[in-house]
Amino acid sequence: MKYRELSDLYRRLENTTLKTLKTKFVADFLKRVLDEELLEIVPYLILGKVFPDWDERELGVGEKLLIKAVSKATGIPEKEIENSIKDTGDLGESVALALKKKRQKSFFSQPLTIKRVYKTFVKISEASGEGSQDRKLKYLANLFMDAEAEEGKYLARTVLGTMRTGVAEGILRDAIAEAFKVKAELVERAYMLTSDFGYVAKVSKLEGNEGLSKVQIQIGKPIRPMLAQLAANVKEALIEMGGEAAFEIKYDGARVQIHKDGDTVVVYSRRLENVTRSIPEMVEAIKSHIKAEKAIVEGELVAVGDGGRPRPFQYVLRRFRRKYNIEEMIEKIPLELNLFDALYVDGEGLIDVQFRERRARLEEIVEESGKVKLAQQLVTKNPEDAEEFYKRALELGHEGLMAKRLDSVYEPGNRGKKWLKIKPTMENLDLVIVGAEWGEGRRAHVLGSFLVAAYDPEQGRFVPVGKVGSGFTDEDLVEFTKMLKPLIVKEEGKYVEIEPKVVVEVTYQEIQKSPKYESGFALRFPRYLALREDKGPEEADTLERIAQLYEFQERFRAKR
Ligand SMILES: Nc1ncnc2c1ncn2[C@@H]1O[C@H](COP(=O)(O)OP(=O)(O)OP(=O)(O)O)[C@@H](O)[C@H]1O
Repeated sequence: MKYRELSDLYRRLENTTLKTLKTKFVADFLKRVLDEELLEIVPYLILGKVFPDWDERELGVGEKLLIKAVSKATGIPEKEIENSIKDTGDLGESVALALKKKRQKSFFSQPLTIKRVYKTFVKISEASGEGSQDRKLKYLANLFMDAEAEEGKYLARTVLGTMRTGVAEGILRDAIAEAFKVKAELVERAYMLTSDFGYVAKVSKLEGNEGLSKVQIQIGKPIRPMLAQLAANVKEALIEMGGEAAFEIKYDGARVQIHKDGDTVVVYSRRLENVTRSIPEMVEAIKSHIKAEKAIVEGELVAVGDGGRPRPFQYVLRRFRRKYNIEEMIEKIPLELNLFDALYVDGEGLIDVQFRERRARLEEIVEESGKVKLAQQLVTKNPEDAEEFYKRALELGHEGLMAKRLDSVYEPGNRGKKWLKIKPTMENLDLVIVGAEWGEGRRAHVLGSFLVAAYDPEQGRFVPVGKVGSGFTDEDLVEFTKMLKPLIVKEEGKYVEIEPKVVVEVTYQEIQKSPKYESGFALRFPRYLALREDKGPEEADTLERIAQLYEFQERFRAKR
């Protein structure tokens, strides 16, 4: 299949904002993919990716190398391309312009196929060590040499991860259902279990509804995590759970999903990124303290400080980020794993098994040690005992408690009422930066205040709820400016509109009803706390959550 057909699709997607039309375009395209091998690849390319997020492979190509490759392919000096980017404000456009101007077309030039493009991407991802930059450059230049202008535009965007066709997971799900005449719920279910759209598309085409409904959790493919709703207090949680619940400490760390297959251990973060390499000591501990040959378990990874007290979750994220000198980090930021669920043990998928039983299976396979532990649990009907446990958890420096329904099955990707979290009063919000303002005076060259938004999953949009200007250090602002600059969509005077990508944790004094924002809510005195690199924009707090918090706040006020 020609790459041309894919670049046509990208253009058509870009030219419409209508979700139904986008879905139709993607569905029509998927129908035309006859080769099964290709069908496993194209869903990612359509999303503007090369590999799934949980795949460790990455291209490792930055803007500079890409410009070099285009220069090599076209004979146009790098400087000229850089200047063109300044004019167009868009690298993709400038690549297309350069290819249009290309001095000569190679005599042997061949139209690009999707397979060739993909294979080249794989080769690029595999290039490592000495001379790897040169090899990447050569592979890329070869692609651009054979690319038409528009193809070049989308190749560049794919390589840099800046495709903006507005196709997110929901559209892809519906398009797969439409293309292969299968039920969208079943596509969703299979995706929640495997996080692999390529695989799901293939099963949909080859095995239809029946095949989809048989899809099982698999070692090596991360499952979407089950999430919790917020409860006002321990008592309310107990009532919601039907009178009895498993309360567990809510550890303040980073959630991990561990896949163990014999001696191979892979660890995924909450966003299902492969973080195995950053925590080798934990991988070793897991190998020797999880007794099952094959298992998928979940837990919270916590950084421990003096006297075993938990340190803020950012420490764990620092461990995840570190790519070199890892040994030094093992000493500086020791970790502890608190396991709370078992989803698969030795050939048996457990997600349809009740939580009570899953915990029993977990206890069977975990041999506790200094580094690997079971989440502390109290199963009770008694609100006073639960309250006591909650107080103790807070005294020990934990975030609060989780309450889990003993008879509940594991619901991948769902934020339902089977799991509830209990934390002290007003919880912080994780919001997405959608705009900013340049600072004044001394701070004129950095962004100084940020428009933050909640996610509205119904409409797939982000709705502003406040402007955050405090809580940042000077270094934070420099860092944020660097991070947000490439995401600027529009500039109007001091104000810039920003593509919703970056999630920040924000505290505030209260939530007010306000006509100022379309959301109907405004945060009073919002203050920046932390960057939530572990969350994607769609995992930010929702409008519904803000409404719920508002309700709690008002109820609490009424009591006083
Ligand atoms: N014992 C536990 N059982 C389940 N989750 C736990 C436990 N201890 C800590 N956690 C963490 O709490 C989270 C559950 O809360 P929620 O589903 O709201 O996730 P979240 O959106 O990441 O929210 P938060 O920012 O409050 O962690 C889990 O994702 C996990 O990271």
